[in-house]
Parts: sequence; structure tokens; C-alpha cells
Amino acid sequence: MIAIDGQPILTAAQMRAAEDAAIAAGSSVTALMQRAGEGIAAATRRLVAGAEVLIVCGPGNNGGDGYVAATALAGLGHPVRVAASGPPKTDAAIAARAGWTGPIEALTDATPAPILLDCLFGTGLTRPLAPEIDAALARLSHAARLVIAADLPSGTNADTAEAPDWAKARPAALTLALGALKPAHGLHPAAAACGTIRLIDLGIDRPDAVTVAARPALPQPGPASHKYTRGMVAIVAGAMEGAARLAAVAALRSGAGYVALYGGSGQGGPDAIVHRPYEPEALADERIGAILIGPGLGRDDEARAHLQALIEADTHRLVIDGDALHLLDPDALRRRHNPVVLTPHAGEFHALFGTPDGSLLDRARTAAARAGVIVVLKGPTTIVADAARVRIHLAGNPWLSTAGTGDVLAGTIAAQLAHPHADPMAAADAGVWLHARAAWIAGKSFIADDLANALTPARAGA
Ligand SMILES: NC(=O)C1=CN([C@@H]2O[C@H](COP(=O)(O)OP(=O)(O)OC[C@H]3O[C@@H](n4cnc5c(N)ncnc54)[C@H](OP(=O)(O)O)[C@@H]3O)[C@@H](O)[C@H]2O)[C@H](O)CC1
Ligand SMILES: [K+]
Repeated sequence: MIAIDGQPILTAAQMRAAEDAAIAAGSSVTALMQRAGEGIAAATRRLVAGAEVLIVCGPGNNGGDGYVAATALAGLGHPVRVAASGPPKTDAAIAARAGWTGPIEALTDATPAPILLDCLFGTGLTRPLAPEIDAALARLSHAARLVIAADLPSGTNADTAEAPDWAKARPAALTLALGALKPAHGLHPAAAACGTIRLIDLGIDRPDAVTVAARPALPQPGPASHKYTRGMVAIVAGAMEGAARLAAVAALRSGAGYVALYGGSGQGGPDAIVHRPYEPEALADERIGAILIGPGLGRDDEARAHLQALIEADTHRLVIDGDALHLLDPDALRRRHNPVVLTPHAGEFHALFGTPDGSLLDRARTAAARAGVIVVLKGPTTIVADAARVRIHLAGNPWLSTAGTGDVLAGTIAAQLAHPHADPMAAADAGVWLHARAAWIAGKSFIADDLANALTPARAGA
């Protein structure tokens, strides 16, 4: 059982392909199932302190994992019972079932136990749960002290992250992803039904284009560093200058060496912020590492002209956020040479890109490919995508739902992007990570100013 930071995320079809490749390379479903079942048994035993476990088994290999886990737990002297929705159907599950010598109850009238180990369905779900199965799981899970899910809470769609009623009402305490994480482990509503997620490694090779975000490796200043080598951020101020100032503080506290605000009133905020008039020549300064436009910009003709000028000048890396997203034609970005990061929430994303096919992960990647940019799709799970890669951030904090936190995020990303050696995708990823970390440091009921201030300790720990 291992932590999930940096781990690959595979769709159900990709998981089957990875499993097939492992089998072609000399493994077998039975060997993989043995490893999965024993891993589930070990993790369960560690968590439940001797309490009786009811294992519910389905007809496929998820059920097979359950029979192996039951046999392993019983072999260790742990109290365990098994209930099934019907007979096993795959060869490996039939063999696993044959290894279990105890009785098997019918799912629909099984007696509850303090621990419910859910091995009914995993990645092979082909349709929503029948009402009697959802009802049985609701009954057994409510009567249990703790629910543990093998691979996924049963009835969850691995790819779309739809979740069944029983699991939304009674989330698992622990979900043990088998072989790799699936989109449903990161996307809501399924993610909330999974509880804590850990991986049981089955030794299968997996593509890593889509992964859970990991702690970033951020550049540290050295003896030769000065403010420009740390990265200079230029921020275009507009109608609501406070938003631009929040972004400026965030950029400074998350590592930028120099932050200048262009076109504001010329005052306010910490003295470390430099105020300059808006002049296109000043924004062409080649010492600038990244330009942020959008927080508090307004949506009038002047705002539109400023955005247009920056996009067409194509002299610097850009972060486009907030109001600027409402003035943007994403297809106009394709002609640019310098990287662009867009930071829409779900509504802004929809307005920019409509609803491309697939899960949120697919949509973010499709949009990034269409505009030739990096998309930071903000939400309870924040997704960072370019045309080829996706990183998903699971450390979202519900207290971030307050005004100004998006401005702080935009400034944090701009600071990472401004560093002279930054890889743009890694910079966006690091910005999201630092922002989430700062939120946990800021505690509860914080305001955006507190969040920006918490970036100093967040950056110190990265
Ligand atoms: N990935 C790996 O390396 C390993 C994964 N393991 C485990 O295997 C499952 C996936 O196993 P699979 O057999 O493909 O699928 P499931 O066990 O999830 O379920 C398939 C069976 O369930 C039936 N089904 C599907 N939906 C429903 C439903 N709503 N109601 C009733 N029955 C349903 C389906 O029948 P069909 O009628 O649709 O044909 C199948 O009979 C994975 O999640 C891991 O737990 C292995 O341990 C090996 C390694
Ligand atoms: K399951």
C-alpha cells in the first residue's frame, strides 16, 4: 500500500491494455489477482484492529480479488465472512472462489459486519447498479463502522467518475486502487466517495502521461542570484486594482525576484511592489520573465486592447486569468511562439471551449491542444494540462471558495513561469501545488490576503 503522489492515472481501457502487456510479458491474471487480494488483506488487517470483515464479491475479477483477500485474512486467523451477488464468471475469479472454503451468503440478505470490504465491481462496470444491489450496499455500508473499497466503490464509473447513490451517502474510509489510479479516484463525485486513496502496486508498467501531481522541485536561489534571475513578473492592473495587488503579493511570496504593476494608481500594497504606468514599451522589457493579465482587469475596450496587444506582441510568457478570459479568443493563441497559461474555472472553461468529449481530464487536454496552451482548470480537483500531459491536484481545500483566491493563484503561477529556466507545464503545476499548500497552512476561514501571505511558508517547504 503506497501513497499516490506522482502516480499514473489510467482509464479502464488503458488498465486492461497494461494488464494484457504484463500477461504477455509472462505474468498471469491469477498472479496479479493473488497480489491484489493479498495486498487488500494486508491493508485491511492493518486498519481494522481485529474487527469482523464482511467481503462482498461480484462476478468478475474484482470479486476474485475479494475471494483471495478472504482466504488470506482467514489464513491469518482474522474473522471474515463472504457474501456474493452471484457465481464468479472469469477463470481467475472461479479459481479464487475455489480457494475460499467458508460459506457464502447471498448479497441481498447478508448479515452486516463492522467492516465492509467492497469487492463487487471495479473497472469492469458496464451499466449503473441495479436498485437491489445499490440498496444492499446502502444497507451493509450504513451498518458498518468502516467501508474499504477494492479498486473503486462499486458502481463507480472508472472513467467518468459518476458515483452510485450508496457510495455518495456513505463514502469509503479507504479505497485501494489496484495496479494504478483511475480518473474516478481524482474526479468528483466519485473522488469524494473514495475517502483516503492508496495504491496497491501490482508491478505492471503504466504510461505516465496522466499523473497525480507531486511535490515540485523548485529552483533555490544561489550565490549568483539577483532579482532578475529569480524571475521578474509584470502584472497589468485594471478596474479593480486590489486583485492585481493580491496577485503581486502572491508572486513575490512564491519566489519571484521582482514584481511590477503596470497601469494602476501608483500606490497601495507592500512597498516591495513596484508601480509603473502602462506603456507598451515598458512591457517589452526583456528582463520580464512572465506577464500576468486578468485579475481585476475589467472588461471594457481598454482592457480588451491591452490583452490584444500582449497576445500579438508575443514577447513574453503570459498568464491569462479572470476578466481577460472573458475577452479572449482561444484560437488566436495558436499563432504565438511564447507559452501561455490559461487559468479558467469550470464556467470560464465552458465559455472558452464549450464541452469537449470525455472526462474533465480529456476536456482539459483537448482544450490545451486546440489553443496550444497550458490549461489550469480550477475546481475541487484542479487539472493542469498541455496537449500531451495531465497533472491532477487532489489537495483542494474547500476554504479556497472565497473572493481573491484565484488572483493569488494567477500570481503564484506567474512567479513560477517567470523563472528563466522554468518548464512552462512544470511551472503551472508548481503554482497550483504551492497555492494548495498555502491554503492548508492558512487554516480555515482565511481571506485571500492571508492565503497570499501563507505562500512564504508554503514556498519554504518546497
Ligand atoms: N488491472 C489489473 O491489473 C488487475 C485487476 N484486477 C481486478 O479486476 C477488476 C476488473 O475486473 P473485471 O472482471 O474486468 O470487472 P469487474 O470485476 O469490475 O466486473 C465485471 C463483471 O461485472 C458485471 N457487471 C458489470 N456491471 C454490472 C452491473 N451494473 N450490475 C451487475 N453486473 C455488472 C459484468 O457482467 P456483464 O453483464 O457486464 O458482462 C462482469 O461479469 C479490477 O477492478 C480489479 O479489481 C485483478 O485482480 C487482476 C489485476
Ligand atoms: K469495488
